[in-house]
Amino acid sequence: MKRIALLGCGSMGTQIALTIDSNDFPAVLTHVYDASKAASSSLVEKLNNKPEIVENSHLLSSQHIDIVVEAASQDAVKDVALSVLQNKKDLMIMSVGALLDESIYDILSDACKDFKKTIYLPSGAIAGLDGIKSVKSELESLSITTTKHPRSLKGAKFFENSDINLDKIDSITTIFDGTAKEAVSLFPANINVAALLSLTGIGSKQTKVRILADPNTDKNTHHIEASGKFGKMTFTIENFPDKNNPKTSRLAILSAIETLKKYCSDEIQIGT
Ligand SMILES: NC(=O)C1=CN([C@@H]2O[C@H](COP(=O)(O)OP(=O)(O)OC[C@H]3O[C@@H](n4cnc5c(N)ncnc54)[C@H](OP(=O)(O)O)[C@@H]3O)[C@@H](O)[C@H]2O)C=CC1
Ligand SMILES: O=C([O-])CC(=O)C(=O)O
Repeated sequence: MKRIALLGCGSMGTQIALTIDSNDFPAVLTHVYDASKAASSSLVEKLNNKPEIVENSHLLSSQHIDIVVEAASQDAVKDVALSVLQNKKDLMIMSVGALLDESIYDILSDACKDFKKTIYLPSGAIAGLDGIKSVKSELESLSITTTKHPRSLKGAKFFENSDINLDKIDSITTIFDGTAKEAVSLFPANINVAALLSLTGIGSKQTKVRILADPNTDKNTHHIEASGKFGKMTFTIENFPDKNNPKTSRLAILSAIETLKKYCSDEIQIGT
């Protein structure tokens, strides 16, 4: 039975916790933390097996647990990831954009080796990473075009220095066209999937990102194109947004749960 600590009790964290609580796989949620005390208390109230709420994020990995599951923010990853590994615990990261900072990536990669622990990055809101991983050495171009409703893009850092008024958009509009490196820092809660693609493929400066706002869509759509000596791959994933957080797709939550299930279960493993 794996012992799990949860960092982030928002939309994704809540659904991960409810699944663990349903005894769907051999795991127990023992400790939780969220910057919002109200979010952690509200989550614990919903659970039959009540985890302890710790006083700060660093207290999660000092407990008797196997893995810390991060579903909070890129800042949370930057703050705690190294100490989780130093405390000899595994780590699952959903706010993957944090790893596009090369110094953070290198420090965490070395720490995994030094402390013999693993960082898990679920495929999140996209599909096709297995194929891209296999053709990595022959990949020449990689791009993702993400289309979301304007309300799903609200609050992104990008708009602090932009004249675009999301409330006034009445037809499909290109909001951003650039590299994955720029995209994850300007849209930290919207385009972690571009970080996953970058880390799997040809890096964050070569991976191209377009973000479109479409006032007539009810989906978060990710269209991925990869080409090179191997041929060409395209993937289009039309996700329904989570009902509590329109930035986050339902698939991202299911992917986190599936990765955790795989971590906790001794079963036949399918796929790359
Ligand atoms: N890899 C992928 O494919 C995907 C990744 N994501 C990412 O997963 C993460 C979770 O998503 P979701 O649950 O929908 O987001 P929510 O905003 O619903 O929940 C995040 C929770 O974490 C809290 N939080 C933020 N920063 C910290 C911190 N430093 N320490 C402790 N708690 C913190 C927030 O509190 P407060 O509200 O007070 O800030 C909030 O309660 C996000 O970073 C999101 O961008 C989402 C979709 C796809
Ligand atoms: O859930 C999605 O569709 C994508 C997302 O928010 C992210 O990658 O951060």
